[in-house]
Amino acid sequence: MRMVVLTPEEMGNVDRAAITAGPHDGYGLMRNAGAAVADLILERFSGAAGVAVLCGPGNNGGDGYVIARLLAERGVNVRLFADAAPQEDSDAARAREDCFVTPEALADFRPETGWLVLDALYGAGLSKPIAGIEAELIERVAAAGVPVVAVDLPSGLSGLTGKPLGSCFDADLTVTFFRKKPGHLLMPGRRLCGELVVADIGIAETALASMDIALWENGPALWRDGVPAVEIDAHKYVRGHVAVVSGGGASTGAARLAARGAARAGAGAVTVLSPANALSVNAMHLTSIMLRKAEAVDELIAFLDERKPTAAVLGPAAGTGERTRSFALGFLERNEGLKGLVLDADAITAFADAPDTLFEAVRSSVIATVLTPHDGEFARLFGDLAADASMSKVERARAAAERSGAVIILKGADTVVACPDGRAAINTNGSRFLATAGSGDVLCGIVASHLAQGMPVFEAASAGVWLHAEAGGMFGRGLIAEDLPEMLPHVFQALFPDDMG
Ligand SMILES: NC(=O)C1=CN([C@@H]2O[C@H](COP(=O)(O)OP(=O)(O)OC[C@H]3O[C@@H](n4cnc5c(N)ncnc54)[C@H](OP(=O)(O)O)[C@@H]3O)[C@@H](O)[C@H]2O)[C@H](O)CC1
Ligand SMILES: [K+]
Repeated sequence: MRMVVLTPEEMGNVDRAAITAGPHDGYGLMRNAGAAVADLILERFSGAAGVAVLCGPGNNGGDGYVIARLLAERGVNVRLFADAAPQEDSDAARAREDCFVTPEALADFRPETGWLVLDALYGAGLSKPIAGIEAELIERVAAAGVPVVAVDLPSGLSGLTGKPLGSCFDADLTVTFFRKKPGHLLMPGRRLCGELVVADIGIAETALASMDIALWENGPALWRDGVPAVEIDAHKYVRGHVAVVSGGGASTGAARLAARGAARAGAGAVTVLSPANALSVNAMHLTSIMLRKAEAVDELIAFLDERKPTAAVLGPAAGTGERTRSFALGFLERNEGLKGLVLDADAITAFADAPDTLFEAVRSSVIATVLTPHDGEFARLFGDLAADASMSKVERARAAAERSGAVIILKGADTVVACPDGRAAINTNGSRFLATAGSGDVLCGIVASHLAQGMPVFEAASAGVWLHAEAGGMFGRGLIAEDLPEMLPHVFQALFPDDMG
Protein backbone atom coordinates (compact mmCIF):
# COMPACT_ATOMS: atom_id res chain seq x y z
CA MET A 1 0.00 0.00 0.00
CA ARG A 2 1.24 3.49 -0.83
CA MET A 3 2.18 5.25 2.40
CA VAL A 4 0.27 8.53 2.34
CA VAL A 5 1.64 11.35 4.52
CA LEU A 6 -0.79 14.07 5.65
CA THR A 7 0.08 17.57 6.81
CA PRO A 8 -1.46 18.53 10.19
CA GLU A 9 -3.90 20.74 8.25
CA GLU A 10 -4.94 17.85 5.99
CA MET A 11 -5.30 15.63 9.08
CA GLY A 12 -7.68 18.23 10.57
CA ASN A 13 -9.76 18.06 7.36
CA VAL A 14 -9.81 14.26 7.55
CA ASP A 15 -10.92 14.43 11.21
CA ARG A 16 -13.78 16.76 10.36
CA ALA A 17 -14.85 14.67 7.36
CA ALA A 18 -14.74 11.49 9.47
CA ILE A 19 -16.82 13.08 12.22
CA THR A 20 -19.41 14.25 9.67
CA ALA A 21 -19.51 10.80 8.05
CA GLY A 22 -19.72 9.00 11.41
CA PRO A 23 -19.98 6.64 13.17
CA HIS A 24 -17.57 8.29 15.66
CA ASP A 25 -18.01 11.84 16.91
CA GLY A 26 -14.98 13.88 18.00
CA TYR A 27 -15.03 12.47 21.51
CA GLY A 28 -15.36 8.96 20.06
CA LEU A 29 -12.16 9.49 18.01
CA MET A 30 -10.45 10.88 21.10
CA ARG A 31 -11.46 7.84 23.16
CA ASN A 32 -10.16 5.54 20.41
CA ALA A 33 -6.90 7.50 20.25
CA GLY A 34 -6.50 7.32 24.04
CA ALA A 35 -7.28 3.59 24.09
CA ALA A 36 -4.68 2.89 21.37
CA VAL A 37 -1.98 4.70 23.38
CA ALA A 38 -3.02 3.11 26.71
CA ASP A 39 -2.88 -0.38 25.16
CA LEU A 40 0.63 0.25 23.82
CA ILE A 41 1.82 1.51 27.22
CA LEU A 42 0.42 -1.58 28.97
CA GLU A 43 2.12 -3.78 26.37
CA ARG A 44 5.50 -2.05 26.24
CA PHE A 45 5.99 -0.55 29.72
CA SER A 46 4.40 -3.12 32.01
CA GLY A 47 7.39 -2.85 34.36
CA ALA A 48 7.01 0.91 34.97
CA ALA A 49 6.42 1.95 38.59
CA GLY A 50 3.84 4.44 37.35
CA VAL A 51 2.88 6.85 34.60
CA ALA A 52 3.01 10.64 34.93
CA VAL A 53 0.52 12.08 32.43
CA LEU A 54 1.20 15.70 31.36
CA CYS A 55 -1.85 17.34 29.76
CA GLY A 56 -2.05 20.55 27.72
CA PRO A 57 -5.11 22.73 27.06
CA GLY A 58 -6.20 21.31 23.66
CA ASN A 59 -7.28 17.96 22.26
CA ASN A 60 -3.79 16.52 22.69
CA GLY A 61 -4.37 17.06 26.42
CA GLY A 62 -7.83 15.53 25.88
CA ASP A 63 -6.17 12.32 24.68
CA GLY A 64 -4.01 12.49 27.82
CA TYR A 65 -7.07 12.53 30.14
CA VAL A 66 -8.49 9.48 28.35
CA ILE A 67 -5.16 7.66 28.72
CA ALA A 68 -4.85 8.60 32.42
CA ARG A 69 -8.35 7.22 33.11
CA LEU A 70 -7.84 4.00 31.17
CA LEU A 71 -4.48 3.26 32.80
CA ALA A 72 -5.85 4.04 36.30
CA GLU A 73 -8.82 1.75 35.62
CA ARG A 74 -6.32 -1.01 34.80
CA GLY A 75 -4.59 -0.53 38.16
CA VAL A 76 -1.57 1.46 36.93
CA ASN A 77 -0.17 4.10 39.32
CA VAL A 78 -1.12 7.34 37.54
CA ARG A 79 -0.34 10.95 38.43
CA LEU A 80 -1.91 13.63 36.29
CA PHE A 81 -0.40 17.09 35.76
CA ALA A 82 -2.30 19.88 33.99
CA ASP A 83 -2.69 23.66 34.37
CA ALA A 84 -5.17 25.28 32.02
CA ALA A 85 -8.54 23.49 31.87
CA PRO A 86 -9.72 22.73 28.33
CA GLN A 87 -12.20 25.03 26.63
CA GLU A 88 -15.76 24.54 27.90
CA ASP A 89 -17.90 22.04 25.98
CA SER A 90 -14.88 20.76 24.02
CA ASP A 91 -14.06 17.07 23.61
CA ALA A 92 -11.04 17.63 25.85
CA ALA A 93 -13.32 19.10 28.56
CA ARG A 94 -15.48 15.96 28.42
CA ALA A 95 -12.39 13.79 28.66
CA ARG A 96 -11.27 15.74 31.75
CA GLU A 97 -14.70 15.42 33.39
CA ASP A 98 -14.68 11.66 32.76
CA CYS A 99 -11.21 11.27 34.27
CA PHE A 100 -11.30 10.56 38.00
CA VAL A 101 -7.56 11.17 38.59
CA THR A 102 -7.10 14.52 40.33
CA PRO A 103 -4.87 16.92 38.35
CA GLU A 104 -1.81 18.43 40.04
CA ALA A 105 -0.05 21.64 38.92
CA LEU A 106 2.53 21.20 36.13
CA ALA A 107 5.01 23.15 38.29
CA ASP A 108 4.85 20.34 40.88
CA PHE A 109 5.90 17.65 38.42
CA ARG A 110 9.26 16.02 39.14
CA PRO A 111 10.40 13.05 37.03
CA GLU A 112 10.60 9.94 39.21
CA THR A 113 12.98 7.06 38.54
CA GLY A 114 11.18 4.02 37.18
CA TRP A 115 8.17 6.06 36.03
CA LEU A 116 7.12 6.71 32.46
CA VAL A 117 6.24 10.22 31.23
CA LEU A 118 3.21 10.47 28.95
CA ASP A 119 3.52 13.67 26.94
CA ALA A 120 0.08 15.02 26.01
CA LEU A 121 0.93 18.73 26.20
CA TYR A 122 0.73 19.72 22.51
CA GLY A 123 0.26 17.88 19.26
CA ALA A 124 -1.00 19.07 15.91
CA GLY A 125 -2.11 22.42 17.36
CA LEU A 126 1.35 23.64 18.45
CA SER A 127 1.30 27.30 17.44
CA LYS A 128 4.31 28.89 19.15
CA PRO A 129 7.52 27.90 20.93
CA ILE A 130 7.03 26.15 24.26
CA ALA A 131 8.20 28.45 27.04
CA GLY A 132 7.99 28.98 30.81
CA ILE A 133 7.21 26.12 33.17
CA GLU A 134 6.55 23.67 30.31
CA ALA A 135 9.98 24.33 28.82
CA GLU A 136 11.55 23.78 32.27
CA LEU A 137 9.65 20.58 32.64
CA ILE A 138 10.94 19.29 29.27
CA GLU A 139 14.51 20.07 30.40
CA ARG A 140 13.91 18.22 33.71
CA VAL A 141 12.65 15.14 31.92
CA ALA A 142 15.64 15.16 29.56
CA ALA A 143 18.05 15.54 32.50
CA ALA A 144 16.39 12.69 34.41
CA GLY A 145 16.59 10.41 31.36
CA VAL A 146 13.21 8.81 32.10
CA PRO A 147 11.32 7.22 29.18
CA VAL A 148 8.79 9.38 27.31
CA VAL A 149 5.78 8.31 25.26
CA ALA A 150 4.42 11.15 23.12
CA VAL A 151 0.82 11.44 21.98
CA ASP A 152 0.72 12.30 18.25
CA LEU A 153 3.97 14.31 18.32
CA PRO A 154 6.62 15.05 20.94
CA SER A 155 5.43 18.40 22.34
CA GLY A 156 7.43 21.20 20.77
CA LEU A 157 7.88 19.44 17.43
CA SER A 158 6.21 20.90 14.34
CA GLY A 159 4.15 18.23 12.61
CA LEU A 160 4.67 20.11 9.36
CA THR A 161 8.41 20.77 9.27
CA GLY A 162 9.94 18.22 11.65
CA LYS A 163 11.75 21.08 13.38
CA PRO A 164 11.32 21.91 17.09
CA LEU A 165 9.74 25.24 18.00
CA GLY A 166 11.75 26.04 21.15
CA SER A 167 11.97 23.24 23.74
CA CYS A 168 10.93 19.79 22.60
CA PHE A 169 10.54 16.35 24.15
CA ASP A 170 12.88 13.61 22.96
CA ALA A 171 10.50 10.64 22.96
CA ASP A 172 11.15 6.92 23.09
CA LEU A 173 7.83 6.13 21.46
CA THR A 174 5.38 8.35 19.58
CA VAL A 175 1.88 7.19 18.78
CA THR A 176 0.17 9.07 15.98
CA PHE A 177 -3.22 8.53 14.43
CA PHE A 178 -4.47 7.40 11.00
CA ARG A 179 -1.45 8.51 8.94
CA LYS A 180 2.10 9.81 9.49
CA LYS A 181 2.75 13.56 9.23
CA PRO A 182 5.85 15.16 7.60
CA GLY A 183 7.23 16.08 11.04
CA HIS A 184 7.48 12.39 11.95
CA LEU A 185 9.70 11.68 8.95
CA LEU A 186 11.79 14.83 8.41
CA MET A 187 14.89 15.35 10.56
CA PRO A 188 15.32 16.02 13.39
CA GLY A 189 11.66 15.09 13.97
CA ARG A 190 12.22 11.47 13.01
CA ARG A 191 14.88 11.15 15.71
CA LEU A 192 12.86 13.07 18.34
CA CYS A 193 9.83 10.77 17.84
CA GLY A 194 11.79 7.64 18.73
CA GLU A 195 9.82 4.61 17.57
CA LEU A 196 6.74 5.71 15.64
CA VAL A 197 3.49 3.76 15.77
CA VAL A 198 0.47 4.70 13.64
CA ALA A 199 -2.74 3.73 15.43
CA ASP A 200 -6.11 3.06 13.85
CA ILE A 201 -8.72 5.21 15.61
CA GLY A 202 -11.71 4.26 13.50
CA ILE A 203 -11.28 6.73 10.61
CA ALA A 204 -12.32 4.98 7.38
CA GLU A 205 -9.85 4.84 4.48
CA THR A 206 -12.54 6.46 2.35
CA ALA A 207 -11.84 9.72 4.21
CA LEU A 208 -8.86 10.07 1.83
CA ALA A 209 -10.90 9.53 -1.32
CA SER A 210 -11.75 13.16 -1.99
CA MET A 211 -8.29 14.45 -1.11
CA ASP A 212 -5.59 15.50 -3.53
CA ILE A 213 -2.77 13.38 -2.07
CA ALA A 214 0.68 14.58 -3.10
CA LEU A 215 3.03 13.35 -0.36
CA TRP A 216 4.15 9.82 0.48
CA GLU A 217 6.75 8.02 2.49
CA ASN A 218 9.04 6.54 -0.15
CA GLY A 219 8.74 2.79 -0.60
CA PRO A 220 8.33 0.14 -3.30
CA ALA A 221 4.54 0.57 -3.39
CA LEU A 222 5.12 4.02 -4.88
CA TRP A 223 7.11 2.81 -7.92
CA ARG A 224 7.36 -0.99 -7.96
CA ASP A 225 4.88 -1.35 -10.83
CA GLY A 226 6.91 1.06 -12.95
CA VAL A 227 10.18 -0.91 -12.74
CA PRO A 228 10.50 -2.29 -16.29
CA ALA A 229 10.17 -6.02 -16.66
CA VAL A 230 12.99 -7.73 -18.55
CA GLU A 231 11.31 -9.46 -21.45
CA ILE A 232 12.45 -12.90 -22.58
CA ASP A 233 13.56 -11.51 -25.97
CA ALA A 234 15.31 -8.42 -24.53
CA HIS A 235 18.59 -7.26 -26.05
CA LYS A 236 21.01 -4.90 -24.38
CA TYR A 237 19.84 -1.64 -25.99
CA VAL A 238 16.18 -2.37 -25.20
CA ARG A 239 17.28 -2.33 -21.57
CA GLY A 240 18.51 1.25 -21.87
CA HIS A 241 21.89 2.82 -22.56
CA VAL A 242 23.36 5.23 -19.97
CA ALA A 243 26.13 7.70 -20.77
CA VAL A 244 28.23 8.97 -17.86
CA VAL A 245 30.56 11.94 -18.27
CA SER A 246 33.99 11.51 -16.68
CA GLY A 247 36.21 14.25 -15.29
CA GLY A 248 39.89 14.70 -16.12
CA GLY A 249 42.82 12.36 -15.47
CA ALA A 250 42.92 12.81 -11.70
CA SER A 251 39.17 12.63 -11.12
CA THR A 252 37.67 9.67 -12.93
CA GLY A 253 36.47 7.42 -10.09
CA ALA A 254 33.17 9.24 -9.54
CA ALA A 255 32.02 8.63 -13.13
CA ARG A 256 32.96 4.96 -12.90
CA LEU A 257 30.97 4.61 -9.66
CA ALA A 258 27.93 6.14 -11.38
CA ALA A 259 28.48 3.89 -14.40
CA ARG A 260 28.71 0.78 -12.24
CA GLY A 261 25.53 1.82 -10.38
CA ALA A 262 23.74 2.29 -13.71
CA ALA A 263 24.83 -1.12 -14.96
CA ARG A 264 23.87 -2.97 -11.78
CA ALA A 265 20.50 -1.17 -11.72
CA GLY A 266 19.63 -2.82 -15.01
CA ALA A 267 20.75 -0.63 -17.92
CA GLY A 268 21.72 -2.90 -20.81
CA ALA A 269 24.67 -0.75 -21.86
CA VAL A 270 26.74 1.97 -20.18
CA THR A 271 29.32 4.26 -21.78
CA VAL A 272 31.79 6.49 -19.97
CA LEU A 273 32.53 9.70 -21.90
CA SER A 274 36.06 10.71 -21.13
CA PRO A 275 38.36 13.62 -21.88
CA ALA A 276 41.49 12.60 -23.78
CA ASN A 277 43.75 12.86 -20.74
CA ALA A 278 41.64 10.36 -18.79
CA LEU A 279 41.09 7.74 -21.48
CA SER A 280 43.88 5.43 -20.40
CA VAL A 281 43.06 5.54 -16.70
CA ASN A 282 39.39 4.89 -17.45
CA ALA A 283 40.32 2.10 -19.87
CA MET A 284 42.37 0.40 -17.19
CA HIS A 285 39.39 0.25 -14.83
CA LEU A 286 36.48 -0.59 -17.13
CA THR A 287 35.49 -4.01 -18.41
CA SER A 288 31.83 -4.42 -19.39
CA ILE A 289 31.37 -0.65 -19.45
CA MET A 290 32.23 1.07 -22.74
CA LEU A 291 34.52 4.04 -23.13
CA ARG A 292 34.48 6.90 -25.60
CA LYS A 293 36.39 10.13 -25.95
CA ALA A 294 34.31 13.28 -25.50
CA GLU A 295 36.60 16.20 -24.92
CA ALA A 296 34.32 18.98 -26.08
CA VAL A 297 30.68 19.38 -26.93
CA ASP A 298 31.04 18.51 -30.66
CA GLU A 299 32.30 15.06 -29.66
CA LEU A 300 29.39 14.71 -27.23
CA ILE A 301 26.90 15.55 -30.00
CA ALA A 302 28.57 13.08 -32.37
CA PHE A 303 28.28 10.36 -29.72
CA LEU A 304 24.62 11.18 -29.03
CA ASP A 305 23.80 11.11 -32.76
CA GLU A 306 25.61 7.85 -33.32
CA ARG A 307 24.97 5.76 -30.19
CA LYS A 308 21.66 7.24 -29.05
CA PRO A 309 21.95 6.72 -25.28
CA THR A 310 18.60 6.86 -23.46
CA ALA A 311 19.83 8.60 -20.29
CA ALA A 312 22.91 10.41 -19.03
CA VAL A 313 24.72 11.39 -15.85
CA LEU A 314 26.68 14.61 -15.69
CA GLY A 315 28.40 16.09 -12.68
CA PRO A 316 30.30 13.64 -10.48
CA ALA A 317 33.86 15.05 -10.50
CA ALA A 318 33.17 16.49 -13.97
CA GLY A 319 34.61 19.93 -13.12
CA THR A 320 32.69 23.16 -12.74
CA GLY A 321 33.88 24.88 -15.92
CA GLU A 322 32.82 25.43 -19.49
CA ARG A 323 32.98 21.74 -20.53
CA THR A 324 30.39 20.76 -17.91
CA ARG A 325 28.13 23.76 -18.66
CA SER A 326 28.20 23.14 -22.41
CA PHE A 327 27.63 19.39 -21.93
CA ALA A 328 24.58 20.08 -19.73
CA LEU A 329 23.09 22.39 -22.34
CA GLY A 330 24.10 19.97 -25.12
CA PHE A 331 22.21 17.14 -23.45
CA LEU A 332 19.16 19.31 -22.75
CA GLU A 333 18.91 20.43 -26.40
CA ARG A 334 18.39 16.85 -27.63
CA ASN A 335 14.90 16.18 -28.83
CA GLU A 336 15.15 12.52 -29.67
CA GLY A 337 16.64 9.41 -28.14
CA LEU A 338 17.67 10.78 -24.80
CA LYS A 339 14.86 10.43 -22.24
CA GLY A 340 16.50 11.37 -18.98
CA LEU A 341 19.38 13.39 -17.54
CA VAL A 342 20.74 13.38 -13.98
CA LEU A 343 22.70 16.48 -13.01
CA ASP A 344 24.73 16.21 -9.81
CA ALA A 345 27.63 17.80 -7.95
CA ASP A 346 29.81 19.84 -10.36
CA ALA A 347 26.98 20.11 -12.91
CA ILE A 348 24.95 21.92 -10.21
CA THR A 349 27.84 24.07 -9.01
CA ALA A 350 28.72 24.98 -12.63
CA PHE A 351 25.46 26.96 -12.79
CA ALA A 352 25.82 28.68 -9.39
CA ASP A 353 26.38 32.04 -11.16
CA ALA A 354 23.57 31.54 -13.66
CA PRO A 355 20.85 29.26 -12.26
CA ASP A 356 18.24 30.74 -14.61
CA THR A 357 20.25 29.61 -17.64
CA LEU A 358 19.98 26.05 -16.36
CA PHE A 359 16.31 26.34 -15.39
CA GLU A 360 15.34 27.78 -18.78
CA ALA A 361 17.18 24.99 -20.56
CA VAL A 362 15.51 22.35 -18.36
CA ARG A 363 12.06 23.86 -18.77
CA SER A 364 12.32 24.07 -22.55
CA SER A 365 13.82 20.58 -22.87
CA VAL A 366 11.84 17.43 -23.62
CA ILE A 367 14.25 15.45 -21.43
CA ALA A 368 13.18 14.49 -17.93
CA THR A 369 15.83 16.10 -15.73
CA VAL A 370 16.76 15.21 -12.17
CA LEU A 371 18.92 17.41 -9.92
CA THR A 372 20.49 15.67 -6.95
CA PRO A 373 21.82 18.38 -4.61
CA HIS A 374 22.86 18.02 -0.99
CA ASP A 375 22.03 21.08 1.14
CA GLY A 376 25.20 22.97 0.15
CA GLU A 377 24.64 22.45 -3.58
CA PHE A 378 20.95 23.28 -3.18
CA ALA A 379 21.89 26.67 -1.68
CA ARG A 380 24.06 27.40 -4.73
CA LEU A 381 21.06 27.21 -7.08
CA PHE A 382 18.20 28.13 -4.74
CA GLY A 383 19.75 30.53 -2.20
CA ASP A 384 16.46 32.14 -1.17
CA LEU A 385 14.72 28.80 -0.56
CA ALA A 386 17.68 27.46 1.42
CA ALA A 387 17.66 30.56 3.63
CA ASP A 388 13.94 30.42 4.41
CA ALA A 389 13.86 28.70 7.81
CA SER A 390 10.06 28.64 7.86
CA MET A 391 9.93 26.15 4.99
CA SER A 392 10.03 22.41 5.53
CA LYS A 393 12.42 20.31 3.48
CA VAL A 394 9.42 19.08 1.46
CA GLU A 395 8.28 22.65 0.76
CA ARG A 396 11.82 23.70 -0.25
CA ALA A 397 12.25 20.75 -2.61
CA ARG A 398 8.80 21.29 -4.12
CA ALA A 399 9.42 25.00 -4.70
CA ALA A 400 12.80 24.21 -6.30
CA ALA A 401 11.20 21.60 -8.57
CA GLU A 402 8.53 24.01 -9.67
CA ARG A 403 11.06 26.77 -10.34
CA SER A 404 13.60 24.65 -12.20
CA GLY A 405 11.31 22.25 -14.02
CA ALA A 406 13.47 19.37 -12.75
CA VAL A 407 12.73 16.62 -10.29
CA ILE A 408 14.72 17.46 -7.17
CA ILE A 409 16.38 14.84 -5.02
CA LEU A 410 17.29 16.89 -1.94
CA LYS A 411 19.69 14.56 -0.18
CA GLY A 412 20.34 13.92 3.50
CA ALA A 413 19.26 11.49 6.22
CA ASP A 414 15.71 12.42 5.19
CA THR A 415 16.13 12.68 1.40
CA VAL A 416 13.12 14.31 -0.28
CA VAL A 417 12.15 13.67 -3.89
CA ALA A 418 9.95 16.41 -5.38
CA CYS A 419 8.37 16.74 -8.80
CA PRO A 420 7.43 19.99 -10.58
CA ASP A 421 3.78 18.81 -10.53
CA GLY A 422 3.82 18.89 -6.69
CA ARG A 423 4.22 15.18 -5.93
CA ALA A 424 6.83 14.47 -3.27
CA ALA A 425 8.21 11.55 -1.29
CA ILE A 426 10.20 11.45 1.93
CA ASN A 427 12.77 8.68 2.14
CA THR A 428 13.14 6.88 5.47
CA ASN A 429 15.24 3.77 4.81
CA GLY A 430 18.48 5.77 4.62
CA SER A 431 21.42 4.17 6.36
CA ARG A 432 23.98 6.21 8.32
CA PHE A 433 26.65 4.17 6.53
CA LEU A 434 25.72 5.91 3.25
CA ALA A 435 27.63 8.96 4.48
CA THR A 436 30.76 7.94 2.57
CA ALA A 437 32.65 9.40 -0.41
CA GLY A 438 31.21 8.42 -3.78
CA SER A 439 27.86 7.26 -2.43
CA GLY A 440 26.01 10.09 -4.26
CA ASP A 441 27.76 9.19 -7.54
CA VAL A 442 26.29 5.68 -7.38
CA LEU A 443 22.85 7.17 -6.69
CA CYS A 444 23.07 9.19 -9.94
CA GLY A 445 23.81 6.04 -11.88
CA ILE A 446 20.90 4.12 -10.35
CA VAL A 447 18.44 6.93 -11.10
CA ALA A 448 19.75 7.33 -14.68
CA SER A 449 19.49 3.59 -15.19
CA HIS A 450 15.78 3.66 -14.38
CA LEU A 451 15.24 6.67 -16.64
CA ALA A 452 17.12 4.89 -19.43
CA GLN A 453 14.81 1.89 -19.04
CA GLY A 454 11.81 4.16 -19.60
CA MET A 455 10.54 4.63 -16.06
CA PRO A 456 8.63 7.89 -15.42
CA VAL A 457 10.85 10.47 -13.76
CA PHE A 458 9.27 10.81 -10.28
CA GLU A 459 9.12 7.03 -9.94
CA ALA A 460 12.67 6.61 -11.30
CA ALA A 461 14.03 9.14 -8.81
CA SER A 462 12.09 7.66 -5.88
CA ALA A 463 13.08 4.11 -6.80
CA GLY A 464 16.73 5.12 -7.15
CA VAL A 465 16.81 6.78 -3.74
CA TRP A 466 15.16 3.83 -2.00
CA LEU A 467 17.23 1.13 -3.73
CA HIS A 468 20.46 3.01 -3.02
CA ALA A 469 19.55 3.38 0.67
CA GLU A 470 18.47 -0.23 0.93
CA ALA A 471 21.77 -1.37 -0.58
CA GLY A 472 23.65 0.68 2.02
CA GLY A 473 21.56 -0.65 4.89
CA MET A 474 21.95 -4.23 3.72
CA PHE A 475 25.74 -3.92 3.65
CA GLY A 476 26.00 -2.02 6.95
CA ARG A 477 29.19 -1.03 8.75
CA GLY A 478 32.32 -1.01 6.59
CA LEU A 479 30.41 0.17 3.50
CA ILE A 480 32.34 2.06 0.84
CA ALA A 481 30.74 3.43 -2.33
CA GLU A 482 32.16 0.58 -4.45
CA ASP A 483 30.00 -1.86 -2.44
CA LEU A 484 26.70 -0.15 -3.30
CA PRO A 485 26.34 -1.35 -6.92
CA GLU A 486 27.37 -4.85 -5.83
CA MET A 487 24.57 -4.96 -3.23
CA LEU A 488 21.88 -4.08 -5.79
CA PRO A 489 21.35 -7.67 -7.02
CA HIS A 490 20.56 -8.68 -3.42
CA VAL A 491 18.14 -5.77 -3.02
CA PHE A 492 16.43 -6.69 -6.31
CA GLN A 493 16.22 -10.36 -5.30
CA ALA A 494 14.42 -9.39 -2.09
CA LEU A 495 12.12 -7.04 -4.00
CA PHE A 496 11.40 -9.27 -7.01
CA PRO A 497 11.77 -12.84 -5.74
CA ASP A 498 10.08 -14.20 -8.88
CA ASP A 499 12.66 -12.60 -11.19
CA MET A 500 15.31 -15.34 -10.91
CA GLY A 501 16.33 -17.16 -14.07
N1 LIG B 1 -5.80 13.44 14.45
C1 LIG B 1 -6.85 12.83 14.95
O1 LIG B 1 -7.47 12.07 14.30
C2 LIG B 1 -7.24 13.11 16.31
C3 LIG B 1 -6.46 13.98 17.05
N2 LIG B 1 -6.67 14.18 18.32
C4 LIG B 1 -5.70 14.89 19.08
O2 LIG B 1 -5.91 16.26 18.90
C5 LIG B 1 -4.67 16.91 18.79
C6 LIG B 1 -4.83 18.26 18.16
O3 LIG B 1 -5.61 19.00 19.02
P1 LIG B 1 -5.68 20.60 19.00
O4 LIG B 1 -6.62 20.99 20.05
O5 LIG B 1 -5.94 21.04 17.63
O6 LIG B 1 -4.19 21.04 19.31
P2 LIG B 1 -3.24 20.86 20.59
O7 LIG B 1 -3.87 20.06 21.64
O8 LIG B 1 -1.95 20.36 20.04
O9 LIG B 1 -2.95 22.33 21.11
C7 LIG B 1 -3.83 23.40 20.89
C8 LIG B 1 -3.91 24.31 22.10
O10 LIG B 1 -2.64 24.57 22.63
C9 LIG B 1 -2.34 25.97 22.53
N3 LIG B 1 -0.93 26.09 22.21
C10 LIG B 1 -0.33 25.68 21.10
N4 LIG B 1 1.00 25.84 21.20
C11 LIG B 1 1.24 26.36 22.41
C12 LIG B 1 2.41 26.73 23.12
N5 LIG B 1 3.62 26.56 22.58
N6 LIG B 1 2.30 27.25 24.35
C13 LIG B 1 1.10 27.42 24.91
N7 LIG B 1 -0.07 27.09 24.31
C14 LIG B 1 0.01 26.55 23.07
C15 LIG B 1 -3.25 26.48 21.47
O11 LIG B 1 -3.40 27.86 21.68
P3 LIG B 1 -3.69 28.86 20.43
O12 LIG B 1 -3.36 30.19 20.97
O13 LIG B 1 -2.78 28.45 19.32
O14 LIG B 1 -5.10 28.65 20.09
C16 LIG B 1 -4.50 25.64 21.74
O15 LIG B 1 -5.17 26.12 22.88
C17 LIG B 1 -3.84 15.94 18.02
O16 LIG B 1 -2.48 16.21 18.15
C18 LIG B 1 -4.27 14.63 18.67
O17 LIG B 1 -3.49 14.35 19.81
C19 LIG B 1 -7.97 13.66 18.86
O18 LIG B 1 -8.03 13.55 20.17
C20 LIG B 1 -8.31 12.33 18.23
C21 LIG B 1 -8.44 12.45 16.82
K1 LIG C 1 2.38 15.46 22.60
